[in-house]
Amino acid sequence: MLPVVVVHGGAGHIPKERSKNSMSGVCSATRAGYAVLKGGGSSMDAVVEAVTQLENNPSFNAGCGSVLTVKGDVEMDAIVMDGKTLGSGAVSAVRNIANPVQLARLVMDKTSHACLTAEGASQFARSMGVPEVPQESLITEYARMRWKKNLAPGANPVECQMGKMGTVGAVAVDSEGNVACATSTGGILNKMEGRVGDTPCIGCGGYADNQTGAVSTTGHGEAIMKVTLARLILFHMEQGQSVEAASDLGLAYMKSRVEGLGGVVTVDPQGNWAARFSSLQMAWAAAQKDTLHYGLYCGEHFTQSIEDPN
Ligand SMILES: COC(=O)C[C@H](N)C(=O)O
Repeated sequence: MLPVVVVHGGAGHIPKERSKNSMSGVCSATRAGYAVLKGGGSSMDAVVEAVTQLENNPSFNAGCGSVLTVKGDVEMDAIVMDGKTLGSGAVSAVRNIANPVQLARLVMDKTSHACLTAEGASQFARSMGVPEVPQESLITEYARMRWKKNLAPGANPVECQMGKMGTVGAVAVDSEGNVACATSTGGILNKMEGRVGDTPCIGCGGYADNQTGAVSTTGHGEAIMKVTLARLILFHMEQGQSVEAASDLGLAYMKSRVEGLGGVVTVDPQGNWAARFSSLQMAWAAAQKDTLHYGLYCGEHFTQSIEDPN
């Protein structure tokens, strides 16, 4: 059953013309994460590699391709967590870096803190030699178009909150049975400056514990925070639920209790995994036993050999 990696490219509604890129993006990030695991890398190395690839891919709302704040800027959130030690690192509202997930890992590895925010996170990045990138290099035409559209009077607030978003995340179990998670996002469209979502909050955007499993979440951040979705799912697993049932229970609770939609990828230390969502779509992929699994709509589950790039 081991190793395994499961990746998501955000819960929401993915327009038809963008769905192909989203699917190929999550599939290649999954392959990259799986290659790390097969090469003897840790689950932490694998999730950071997969999420880095998706941050670099302009089709997703993370790194390059992030949605814009109401002022037209990019402010990003990310988290990593290591199930062996319960060590975690996060950054929130960070600007001008290409790979927030790598900075989150540096927070975990090089500081005694769990989360650094805004200018403090940037200062830390500088001190670690992380290159600063111009904001323009993180902004796509598509992100700017949607920003403008959503500033217009009468813009659909649903699209604003839970629309075509593509937060990214991954969970993995390595051959030693260690679990890890990573999640990265530009947040929600036209958010207030300084808004911090669920992603960098431990137990919300992700959680990993070798005694239970690991979860990475996506969806409406304010709803996810109200129910601490990642930790809620692991609680259900502690109560004996399977990865799939626990994921569905957490998502159903968030929907009924706070009308929140979202999606998750979940693993347990034995290598059981699930990709579940209450939104219309979520691009996801998983790799296990040299097989690639993937899907986009509810109930979809395609498989192919991991070797086959098509
Ligand atoms: C699909 O959208 C997201 O996942 C956004 C992210 N959870 C946030 O609220 O910051």
